[in-house]
Amino acid sequence: MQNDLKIGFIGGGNMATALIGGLVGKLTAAGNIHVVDPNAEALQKLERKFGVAGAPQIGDALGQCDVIVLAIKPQQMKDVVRQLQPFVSAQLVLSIAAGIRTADLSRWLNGHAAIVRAMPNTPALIGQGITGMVALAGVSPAQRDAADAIMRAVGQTVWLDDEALIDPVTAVSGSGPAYVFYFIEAMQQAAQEMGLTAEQGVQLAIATFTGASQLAAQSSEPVSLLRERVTSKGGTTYAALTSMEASGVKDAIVLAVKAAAARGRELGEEFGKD
Ligand SMILES: NC(=O)C1=CN([C@@H]2O[C@H](COP(=O)(O)OP(=O)(O)OC[C@H]3O[C@@H](n4cnc5c(N)ncnc54)[C@H](O)[C@@H]3O)[C@@H](O)[C@H]2O)C=CC1
Ligand SMILES: O=C(O)[C@@H]1CCC=N1
Repeated sequence: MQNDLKIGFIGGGNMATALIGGLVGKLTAAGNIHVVDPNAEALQKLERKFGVAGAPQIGDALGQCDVIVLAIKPQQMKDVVRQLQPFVSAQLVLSIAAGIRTADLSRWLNGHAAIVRAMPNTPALIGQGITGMVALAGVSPAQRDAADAIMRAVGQTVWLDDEALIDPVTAVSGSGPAYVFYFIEAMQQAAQEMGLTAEQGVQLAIATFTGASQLAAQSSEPVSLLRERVTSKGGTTYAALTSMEASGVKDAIVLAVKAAAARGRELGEEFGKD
């Protein structure tokens, strides 16, 4: 379903590329997308791949947009958003940065109230992302729909009532693909240490993640029950899970995810000042 939504991106890196890939030709035409990035190579790549227009710096084109997506690093947010401020009037500002709070964005934009904060993840690159989102009260229903449509172009969306929950979302699904890749790497290492080739190890591990995830997604039963069905008493899975419990793997994962959420809050404190 295509419409003529005009979307500006500030930052044309990994996440912007994933989003633009999902949007072009589906939600809006390439000609309606404008990307600002000082990195000429990043801009050229986007221009070549998707036919979108770009500029090295913030300018009038952003004033014409319905939505401005902030896809830069949290560290750059304050300076860039302050440069953006003169070009913002009625647009929806949609930030995907980890940590940065809507109250700080609003202050840097002289009290602008149409702000959505979102946390996507990199499976967005293949249309399999999931995004947690929260809107300030000043976001109109049409703007909320636009934000939802943009993020749904690359996967599922989950709306939150409380902005404090965005840091836990960041920790679970924003950073989560890295934990999955880490687990795949560990399984590949074990496979190789036991005589399989690297290729066989990664093929087995990836297919197992894909199959198990799909099974969990399609099943109406709790994940714990699916786990129990694999685990014959006194069998091989039991040996592995007993070893994991003895090593504190689950506790370590819970701690790690909480560390990511804490870092999100810290980023907000660190780069949300002034
Ligand atoms: N990579 C990930 O898995 C996820 C990242 N995010 C958030 O998305 C944001 C962007 O992350 P990535 O795309 O991974 O980073 P990235 O480093 O790939 O992209 C950032 C882009 O911003 C550009 N840039 C630097 N200064 C700029 C300026 N003054 N004006 C405009 N553009 C400028 C850089 O040249 C670069 O192309 C971050 O805030 C991150 O927290 C959110 C969810 C997942
Ligand atoms: O690591 C980060 O800070 C970003 C946010 C979520 C995924 N990558």
